[in-house]
Amino acid sequence: MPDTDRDLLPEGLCDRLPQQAWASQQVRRVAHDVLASHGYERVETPLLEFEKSLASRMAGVQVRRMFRFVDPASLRQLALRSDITAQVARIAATGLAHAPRPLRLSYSGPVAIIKGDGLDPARERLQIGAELIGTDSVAAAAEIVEVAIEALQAAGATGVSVDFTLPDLVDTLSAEALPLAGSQIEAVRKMLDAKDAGGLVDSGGAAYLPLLYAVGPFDSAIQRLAEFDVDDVLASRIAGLREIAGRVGGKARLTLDPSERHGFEYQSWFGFTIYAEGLSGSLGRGGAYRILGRAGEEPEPATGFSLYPDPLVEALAAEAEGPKRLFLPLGHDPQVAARQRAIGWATVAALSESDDPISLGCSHRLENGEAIPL
Ligand SMILES: N[C@@H](Cc1c[nH]c[nH+]1)C(=O)O
Repeated sequence: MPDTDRDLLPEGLCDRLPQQAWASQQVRRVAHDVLASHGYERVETPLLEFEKSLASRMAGVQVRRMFRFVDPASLRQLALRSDITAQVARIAATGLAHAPRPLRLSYSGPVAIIKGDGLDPARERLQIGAELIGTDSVAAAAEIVEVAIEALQAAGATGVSVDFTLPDLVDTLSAEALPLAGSQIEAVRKMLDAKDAGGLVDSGGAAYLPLLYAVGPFDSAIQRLAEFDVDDVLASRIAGLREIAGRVGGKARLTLDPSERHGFEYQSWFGFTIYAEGLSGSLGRGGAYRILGRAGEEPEPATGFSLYPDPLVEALAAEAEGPKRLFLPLGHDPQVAARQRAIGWATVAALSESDDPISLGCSHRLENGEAIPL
């Protein structure tokens, strides 16, 4: 049989050629500089690990999105990481269980999912994030949102906006104030997520209808949510969100969509999605969650965010120039060349007389110890 797919990559996977790889490295570097400057120490985690440890660290993690297979060595089920947060949570609960809290950790790397998301067919994405472990207070949430905005802006995003949500809203309301039968909860969540008023009524969630209108610019939407919250079940959440918004309001445009759940698998009282002007889709999300420890141990509160900056990488690759390249002719002085590299040039040394500086992407040529424009 002819080997027709030898040169193909599976759907949703791609290479990054030099310009894109440079842009990706650039985004990663500046984002990590911001995270490190706020005290988030970097950790590195394996590409794959036991499915169980990825799936059971937080309640709500979906394994059906992960690539899973049996490890020929241990004969145990492995999974490719789809979200580094779960791995960082494992580290916090094991190797760094005794490290002082709050513990600030950061990470980045590719993550993979079986199926792309909505219109985005990518099955591998770059994830960059930070987790603040030991607390899910309003102060922690505000810090996390601020650092997420700063990291994105440093990486080149402009017109950043943050959409707040309350991921456990339906659970909280249905527990007492607006009771739902166990079987109705999922349907009501779905209808709220789809913003389907008719479906919401049909699924027994008519009392939840006002939530569909507590959406939009933060100040007016939170006001509507507060008016809806007659029993004050959401009072502490609303006060918390107002405080966070007060802290980050000057740095980004803020909106509220209290019942938005897209992509929120395990976040609890607070969540947010982050966008930037001119880039399609969201660039990341974050929120408060709980890390499950060993049996019998209390879960540990945490707050964090993950950026998915691929659209930003693409924009940077298209717009920005990579490092300037200086051509070194045959017989150049190696010490002069080293000095040029030390002041920021990327040098391209001729290997033969036929090497052409322009076709090798050089803008300058080294002559008599100086970089001369071509
Ligand atoms: N890892 C989550 C976002 C998050 C980080 N920390 C808390 N939430 C995601 O990618 O959806």
